[in-house]
Amino acid sequence: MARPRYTALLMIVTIDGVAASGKSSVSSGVAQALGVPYVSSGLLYRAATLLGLEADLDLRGAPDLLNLLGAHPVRLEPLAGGNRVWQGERDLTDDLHSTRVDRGVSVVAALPEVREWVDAQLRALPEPFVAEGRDMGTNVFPHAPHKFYLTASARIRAERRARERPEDVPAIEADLQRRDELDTVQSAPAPDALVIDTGPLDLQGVIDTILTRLH
Ligand SMILES: Nc1ncnc2c1ncn2[C@@H]1O[C@H](COP(=O)(O)OP(=O)(O)O)[C@@H](O)[C@H]1O
Ligand SMILES: Nc1ccn([C@@H]2O[C@H](COP(=O)(O)OP(=O)(O)O)[C@@H](O)[C@H]2O)c(=O)n1
Repeated sequence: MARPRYTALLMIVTIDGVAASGKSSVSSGVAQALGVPYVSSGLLYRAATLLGLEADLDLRGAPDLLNLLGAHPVRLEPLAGGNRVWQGERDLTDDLHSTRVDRGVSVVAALPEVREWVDAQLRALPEPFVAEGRDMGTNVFPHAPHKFYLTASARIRAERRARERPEDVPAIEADLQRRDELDTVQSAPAPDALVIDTGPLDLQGVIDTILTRLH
C-alpha cells in the first residue's frame, strides 16, 4: 500500500515550472497518489486577472485590483483531482483558462501587492499538500523538503496546449515564450529542486519520476 508510506514522509511538495510544462496535471497525479490535495497558485493570479478584466480595470494598477479583491473575496478550494476558485457563490474556475486571461496574467502577477495577496492565502492552507506554480519552492515554501521543477521546449509545450486552446501551435508557442519572459523574475528553480525535462516523458512518466523521489 503506497499511500501510508508516502504520507508518513510528507509535508509540502513543491512543483514549479514554466508555462504548460505539466505542473497542474503532474501535481494532480502526485497528490492523488499521496492522498493529499494539490494547490494551484496560478489559479489565484488568473482569478485576479479575470476579475480585473471584467471590471475593466487597468491591470497594471494594484490599488484598484486590491480594492476589488478585498470587496469580493476569492477563495481557492484545493482538491486532489482539480482545484476550484470561488468568489462568493460564483465558481470562476471554468473562465480562468481563456486566451484573454493567459495574455493578461503576467502583468497582474508582476504586482508585488497581488503576489502578497496570493502568498498569504497559500501559507494559510493546512499541510500536507502539493503546491504548484513558479515560486512555490523559492519564495512561498522555501523550507519544503521535496522540490521539483518542470521544463520542456516551447514547441512541445505549445503542441500540448494546442489541445486545450482554439489557436494554432505557432500562435500558442509565441504566447508561451512571451509569458515565460514576463514571468522570468519569479520563475527561477530553487537551488535544491530536481529539474525534470518533461519533453521525452509522458504524464505518468513524470509523475513516477517524482513519486520515486518521495520514497
Ligand atoms: N509529460 C507530458 N506528456 C504529454 N502531455 C503532457 C505532459 N505533461 C502535461 N501534458 C499535457 O500538457 C497540457 C498542459 O499541462 P498542464 O498540466 O496544464 O501544465 P501547466 O500546469 O504547467 O500549465 C495538458 O493538456 C496536459 O495533459
Ligand atoms: N506561483 C506562481 C504561479 C503563477 N504565476 C503567474 O500566473 C500565471 C498563470 O500561471 P499558471 O500556472 O496558471 O499558468 P500555466 O503555466 O498553467 O500556463 C503565470 O504565467 C504567472 O504570471 C506566478 O507568477 N507565480
